[in-house]
Amino acid sequence: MKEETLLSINGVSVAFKINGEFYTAIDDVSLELHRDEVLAIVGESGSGKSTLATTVIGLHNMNATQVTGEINFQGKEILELSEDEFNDIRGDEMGMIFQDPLAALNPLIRIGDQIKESLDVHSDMTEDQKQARVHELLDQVGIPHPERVAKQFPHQLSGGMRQRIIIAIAIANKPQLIIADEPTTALDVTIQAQILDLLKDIQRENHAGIILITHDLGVVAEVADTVAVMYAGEIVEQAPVETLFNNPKHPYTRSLLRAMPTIDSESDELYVVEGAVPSIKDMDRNSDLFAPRIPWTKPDVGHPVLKEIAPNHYVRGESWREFKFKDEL
Ligand SMILES: Nc1ncnc2c1ncn2[C@@H]1O[C@H](COP(=O)(O)OP(=O)(O)OP(=O)(O)O)[C@@H](O)[C@H]1O
Repeated sequence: MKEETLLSINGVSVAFKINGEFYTAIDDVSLELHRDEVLAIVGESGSGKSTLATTVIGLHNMNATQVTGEINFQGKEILELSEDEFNDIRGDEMGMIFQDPLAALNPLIRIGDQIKESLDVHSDMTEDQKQARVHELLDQVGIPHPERVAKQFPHQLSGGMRQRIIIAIAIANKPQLIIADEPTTALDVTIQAQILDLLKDIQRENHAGIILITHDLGVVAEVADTVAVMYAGEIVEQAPVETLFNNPKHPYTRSLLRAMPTIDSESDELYVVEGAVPSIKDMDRNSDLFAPRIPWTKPDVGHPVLKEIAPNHYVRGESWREFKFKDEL
């Protein structure tokens, strides 16, 4: 049985103003996230993953961004919140973890004080309680000698340790929703696995929902429950993780999976469909946007729509029914 819905994204579109004109970066995206669920959003660079995350956490520069649609978070329509109301939930009910911990940490402030800042803003604990909570959080994210590390500065820690600090800050107020944007990309493989385990532990403890943004399908296989594959600002396929890996349909999903290195790959060469995600200025939203990357397949006529082809398995368009890789023709 599915857990309670935590976040419901309904028909959300986002456009950015470039030289006075608006261009669509996210087009009519709908997604649901439940408690205890990890929803992975995957796709190449430029597919709109970060834009979607930034929209949910309300961090766009609204002078140059148009956001339409609805985002309901625990019963609140968050696109209607004022800046102050959003500041209250960001860092409290919503925690964020970004790719580059060094950029996210202030080099001049001691680790313990940076974690404490989040408690200063969102909790009414006494100084002693905050101090104890900082040590508890450092311990929870697997930092040895919390008292000592709390007094250190970011540059004194390794990349993996700094990412743990970011996670400690993100979870300081026990958020219901954690948004992690490429949280392990900058880390080596062993540390990546530790950080992913840590995120899973934290999730179990708080019954949080996690949106995990990544281009790494290995990471997805490890931790996700549900996967949404994005291309050119749209969801092209969405399914429970087992379905997506065992029965992928959309040519883009199948290309990403083919490009995934496996332990028994015979060659080091990765198969990828040539080309890249077009710039938002070059997207013809009345067409089949992925078709130019697979010119040997008949494209969908007009703009393909997302359809539920089996329970909880959504695929965009019909061209996937005929699609074969070149070496399968
Ligand atoms: N503030 C902005 N102004 C103009 N265009 C933007 C802005 N932010 C993102 N874009 C454009 O929107 C599209 C989606 O970008 P986004 O960063 O969301 O993709 P992504 O899938 O997260 O890629 P990456 O993995 O490289 O972060 C890209 O074409 C990008 O150039």
